[in-house]
Amino acid sequence: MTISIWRYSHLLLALSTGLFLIMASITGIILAFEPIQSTIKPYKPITLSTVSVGETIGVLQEEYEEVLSITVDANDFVLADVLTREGESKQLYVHPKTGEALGEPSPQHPIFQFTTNLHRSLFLKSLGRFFVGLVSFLLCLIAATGLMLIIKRQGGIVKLFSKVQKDYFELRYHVILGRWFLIPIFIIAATGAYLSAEKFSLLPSTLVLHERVSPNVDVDESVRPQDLDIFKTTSLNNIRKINFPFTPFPEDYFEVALRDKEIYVHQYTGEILSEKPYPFTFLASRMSLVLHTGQGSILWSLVLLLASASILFFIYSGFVMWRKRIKNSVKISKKNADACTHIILVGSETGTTFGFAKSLEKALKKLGKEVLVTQLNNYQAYKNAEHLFILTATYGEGDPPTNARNFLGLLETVKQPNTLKYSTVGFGSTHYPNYCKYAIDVENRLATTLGFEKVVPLYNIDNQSYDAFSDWSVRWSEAMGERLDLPVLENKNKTLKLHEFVVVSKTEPNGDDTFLIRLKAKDNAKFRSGDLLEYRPQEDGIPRWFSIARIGQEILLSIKKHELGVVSNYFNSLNPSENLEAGIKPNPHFQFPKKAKELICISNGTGIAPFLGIIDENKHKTPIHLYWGGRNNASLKIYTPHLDKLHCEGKMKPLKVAFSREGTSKTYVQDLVAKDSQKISKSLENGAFIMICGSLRMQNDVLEVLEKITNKELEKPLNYFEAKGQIKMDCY
Ligand SMILES: Cc1cc2nc3c(=O)[nH]c(=O)nc-3n(C[C@H](O)[C@H](O)[C@H](O)COP(=O)(O)O)c2cc1C
Repeated sequence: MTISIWRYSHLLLALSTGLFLIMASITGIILAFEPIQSTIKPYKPITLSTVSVGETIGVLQEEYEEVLSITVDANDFVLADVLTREGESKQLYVHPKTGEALGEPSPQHPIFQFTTNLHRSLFLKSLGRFFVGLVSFLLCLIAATGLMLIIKRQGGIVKLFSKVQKDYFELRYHVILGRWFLIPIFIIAATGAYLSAEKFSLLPSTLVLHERVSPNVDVDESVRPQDLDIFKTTSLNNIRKINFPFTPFPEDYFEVALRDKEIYVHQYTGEILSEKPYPFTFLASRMSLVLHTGQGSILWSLVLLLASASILFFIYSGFVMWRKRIKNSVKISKKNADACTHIILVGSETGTTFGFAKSLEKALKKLGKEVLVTQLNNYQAYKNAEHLFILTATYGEGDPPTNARNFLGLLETVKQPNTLKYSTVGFGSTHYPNYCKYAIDVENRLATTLGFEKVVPLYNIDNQSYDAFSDWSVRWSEAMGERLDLPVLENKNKTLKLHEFVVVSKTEPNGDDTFLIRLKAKDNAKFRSGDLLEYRPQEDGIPRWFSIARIGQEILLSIKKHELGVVSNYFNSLNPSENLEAGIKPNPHFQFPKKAKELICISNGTGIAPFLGIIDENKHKTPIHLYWGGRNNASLKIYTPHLDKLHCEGKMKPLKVAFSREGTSKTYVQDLVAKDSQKISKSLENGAFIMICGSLRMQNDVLEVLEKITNKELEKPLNYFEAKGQIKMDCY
C-alpha cells in the first residue's frame, strides 16, 4: 500500500477521534495513579508462595467465628470475608500466616469514581460506553497505521530503532516517541475495545460451567480443612478465590478458583469433585482488565501513565504536522499552462518540496518570467515553455511520491513543441539507502530523452536544507547568467558564529583548476576533519561549504575553481597572511569512527581533502585504505606531499589511484573498488567502516559496486551495513 494511503487513514482517524482521545488520555493519566496508590498499601507482609492454603485457612478459622471466603487480589493482598467472634460480618485484609487483620478495603476515592465513569462511559451510560468502545477500536487502527508509517519512514522494520531523520521538533518526536509508545497504546486500545465488546455481550460467555456433583457423604466429618492434602500442598499464590462450604454437611464443598482453572473440593476428603479450565474468553477478559488498568503492577501502571500522556503529545504534534503540511501545499495554479515559459514540476508527499517550489517561483517571477507550479503527474505539452524545473522527493525504496508516479510514463508519451532546458533538484535524506533515487531516475531519463537540454547537473538536497537549495540557485544562476534571488527564510538560515582565519599558504590552481589553501584560526575555533567551513560571500549571502582536513592546528581545503564561481575565485585570489571570516559547520556523521578497526576511504577530485586530515588523526595506526579517482597524474600532484608524509608515518596503506584521462585506459575509482571486492567484503564483515567523499555521481557508482559486492560475497544488501553505521558519505 502506498504511503499516502497509510497517512490519510492515520490523519482521518486521528481527526475524527481527537476530542474523545484527549478526554480518554487525561482520565487515563489520572486513573493510572489508582493502582499505583493501592499497590503501595502495606497489605502484603510476606510472599504468598511461602504460605500454603491450609496454613491460612487454619489461622483464619482460629481467629474468627466463621470464614466465608478468601480472595487473593491483583496486588497479592489476601482479603477474607469473615464473621467475627462478636458476630459482625466483615471484609478484612489479613496476614496470611497469622490471620491478623491488617486493614479494611476502602471505597474508591470520589476522584477515581468520577474519572472512571467519565473514562468508561462519559456519564452517558450505554451510549457513552459504545462511543468509548468505538474510539478504542479506532485508536487501535491509529496505532497500527502510525506504526506502519514509522516503519516506512525508518526504511523498514529492521531499521525501526535506527537514528531518526533530523526534522522539526514535533515531527521528530512524533516518530521517536511513536517507536516506544505505539505498542503500549495499541495494547491500551485493544484491551479497552475488548472490555467494551464484552460489556455489550459481543463476545462468547466467560462462565465456567461445572456438571452437577454428588460428593461422598459417608466420610469422617472430624477432618479439618487445613489438614487436607490438597490445601497443604497448594501455596496461596496459586489461588484467586476460595468460597467456603455453606454448611458442615458433606454435600457442600469448597469452590476454589485457581489461576488457570476452577475446582470443587470435598470438604472432608479433599477429593476434587469437579475440575474445569477457564474458557479462553475468561482468560482474555482477565488479561485485558489487568493490561488496561495496570492493577497489581506499578511498572505497568507507569507505562500506562506515560502512554496516555504520550497520546496528548501525539495529538498536539500531529496537529502541528498537519497544519504545516497544509501551509506547505501550494494551490496548483489554475494558470493557462501554455502561457508560461518556466514550468516547475513538483514531486512531493508531505508538502515540503512545494515550499521550495514556492521560493523558486517567487525568484523567477522577480526575473519577469511567467511561471507555472504544478505536480509531476500533471506533466503535459507546454506551448511556450523554455525551462523545466523538476523538484522531487523520494520515498520508500527509492520510489516517486504519489503525485509523481505517472511522470516517467508521461515523459514517453507527451511530445513537447520546443526543446526545453531543464534542471532537476532531488529532495531526500542520506538517512535512507536510496538517497534521492527518484530524482536520479528522472535525471537519467531526461538525459536520454530527445528535446531536453541540461542546464546544471542534478543537485540533491539532504534534509530539506534551504542553504543547499540556495547553493543550487547559485549554480543555476552561474550557468544561465541570470541571478535567481531566492527569498531569505530567516528561521531556516541559521547563521554560524564567525571566526577569523589567516591564510597560511595557497597553491596555484593545477590543470584541473584545483588548488589547496591552508588557514589558521585567529581565535580558538574548534573543528575536526570532516567538518565544513562555511563561507557566505557579501554578494549573495548564500553559504558555500568546503570539507575540512585538520592538519595540526590548521585547516586544509581543496577547492576547485569555477569560471563564474564567486567563492572559489575569491579563495583563489587570497594571498598568505590575508584574513577572512568564516563559520565552522560541525559534521559529526563524517568523522574518524572511533571504534574503527579498519577504514576504507573512497574519494574523487577534491573529495580527498577530509581524508588527508582523518588519516592524520590515525595515531593508533589503524589500517586505512585510501582510494582516489582523478583525471591524471598531474591532478594527484598537489596532494602527494601530504600523502607521502601520511604513508611514511605509517598512518595509511599505499594509495590506490584511478586515472580517467591518463594514457589510453580509463579507470574510475569504482573500478578499483570492484577489483578489491573480496578484500572489501571481508573487511566489511569484520566491521570495517567505509567513508565516501566526492561527487554524487561517483558516490552513486561506488554504491552500485558495493551493493553488488555485499550481495554476491556476503549475501547481504548494502543497507544492512548502512543500518549498522558502517557506511558514511559526504558527497556533493
Ligand atoms: C517514509 C519516508 C521514506 C523516505 N524514503 C526516502 C528514500 O528512499 N530516499 C531519500 O532520499 N529520502 C527519503 N525520504 C526523505 C524525503 O524524501 C525527504 O524528507 C523529502 O524532503 C520530503 O519531501 P516532501 O515533504 O515534499 O514529500 C523518506 C521520507 C519518509 C518520511
